[in-house]
Amino acid sequence: MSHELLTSAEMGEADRLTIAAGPTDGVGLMRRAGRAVATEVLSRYPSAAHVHVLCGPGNNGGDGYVVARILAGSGVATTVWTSGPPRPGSDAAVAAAECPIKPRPLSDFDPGPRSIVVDALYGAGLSKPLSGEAARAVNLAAKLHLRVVAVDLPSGISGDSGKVLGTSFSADLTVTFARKKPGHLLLPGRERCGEIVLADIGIVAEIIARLQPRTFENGPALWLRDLPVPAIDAHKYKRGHVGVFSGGPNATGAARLSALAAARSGAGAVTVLSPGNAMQVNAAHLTSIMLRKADEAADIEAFVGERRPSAFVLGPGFGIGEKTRAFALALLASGKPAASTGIDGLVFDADAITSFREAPDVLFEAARRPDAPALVMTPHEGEFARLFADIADDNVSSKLDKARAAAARANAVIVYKGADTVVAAPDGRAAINSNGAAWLATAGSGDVLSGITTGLLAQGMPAFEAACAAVWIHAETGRRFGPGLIAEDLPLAMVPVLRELVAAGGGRCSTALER
Ligand SMILES: NC(=O)C1=CN([C@@H]2O[C@H](COP(=O)(O)OP(=O)(O)OC[C@H]3O[C@@H](n4cnc5c(N)ncnc54)[C@H](O)[C@@H]3O)[C@@H](O)[C@H]2O)[C@@H](O)CC1
Ligand SMILES: [K+]
Repeated sequence: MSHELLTSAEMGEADRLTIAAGPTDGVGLMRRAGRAVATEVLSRYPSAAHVHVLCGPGNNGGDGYVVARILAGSGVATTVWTSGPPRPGSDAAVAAAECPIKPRPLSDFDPGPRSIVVDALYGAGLSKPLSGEAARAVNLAAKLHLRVVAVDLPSGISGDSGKVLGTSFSADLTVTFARKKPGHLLLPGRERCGEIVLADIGIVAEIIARLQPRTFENGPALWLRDLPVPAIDAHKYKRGHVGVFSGGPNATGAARLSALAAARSGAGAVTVLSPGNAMQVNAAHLTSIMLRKADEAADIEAFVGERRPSAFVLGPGFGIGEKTRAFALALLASGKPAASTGIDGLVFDADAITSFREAPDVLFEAARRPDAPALVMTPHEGEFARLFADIADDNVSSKLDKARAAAARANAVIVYKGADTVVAAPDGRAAINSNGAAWLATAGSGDVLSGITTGLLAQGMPAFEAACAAVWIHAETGRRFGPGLIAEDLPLAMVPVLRELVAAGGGRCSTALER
């Protein structure tokens, strides 16, 4: 499984464990890393006039000396520019000694047009903002529009957070080793990496497993086995029943988008719960989706008792205020006390999140009660800041850190949306999504995401996996659809994506859901 992401500290530990296990030593790993980069350079730029290898003082620079040695040995005109010699006795010093090219000082860096830059200044060990001669090299490469191949990470990008420290190279290609790092997927790092190639340098899966990584690149490998498929004896209520709350007569569309998405994601039955004054509007637009009046929290209780729904979505188009808070708290109090009636999962989005901006602790306390249903919240950046103001304001933490902290505080799976959506669970697991596309930035797209998540929850998929699957399916659908996408397209356009996932081995039968 290569969907794990490693922090700099975990990567260092993987390195240490691999060397300890033998027979490869540190220089051996470095030679493999450098060879992987050189192979990419040679295959992609066979007619490069000149390659400039920029080597820093640490092991990233060590990889660079290996690249330069192999390129020169292959007949490529190669210059090495260094920001400082490697520490004597280090692996990088060995690699530098093996390189036949005499390095020139980086302060003299003077590349010609159409040459290639191999950026081996700083990688996992980046410890301060790029400045001086390194920043000058970044500017020169950008000004001359040079192709840049980054070793491990573009120098200036933090592998743990994806943040730019000072300035950074914008690479066309980044070759990294063993596993990707969070900074390859979090913005702005992802944009600066260009294409990412993952090279095997002999750090085996057993070593990675010993680290028990808690961060993943979102993809089917993470949740396919849990994706619900109907059992042979399925009937509609066995496939999960979703309740979707509608807003008033002028704000019903969002709930219908969620409802349709929940149905398409496999829930056997979906009911829109509508204020009395919006019943006619909703009735005029619903066919297979059921409709029921819900004006007060007591109506929820009656619905749960009579119809045994398994999951609800509250928020899309619902409005902000006291009624939203009352409904949210009533839903959080509707979990299963034992094996009796009660709901399994909740998704709070949009107005359900914003309604608690003045009193987030009330929400968190209700979500922390032992009987509370599993809760997924799907804030975009603005909504996140309303509920978790102090976490959002922390300029040092990464988006990954923030989503994790929020999930722990709220006892909820947090889907922190954006172009680099992070899904975090209260137990510390987190996934970064990387298959999104800007086509998804369209009104109602988030309502569809909430609906897919709720549909999967209703079929018994665990909350973290359901949220990850929904985010990935939603993004994949938008990416494939491309130009012209509007939210109404998404529920139907996701069908081919779902078909492929089921054909690829998804997952768990929803028979267990007999209610
Ligand atoms: N850990 C592993 O498993 C492997 C690591 N390898 C390479 O080793 C790299 C990590 O090596 P290091 O830990 O030595 O770290 P780096 O080589 O990234 O940088 C560390 C050195 O750079 C200096 N430095 C950091 N940021 C600076 C800045 N902004 N301005 C000036 N100086 C700065 C530090 O003081 C230190 O001397 C990886 O990125 C990868 O390229 C590979 O050789 C293969 C195996
Ligand atoms: K680098």
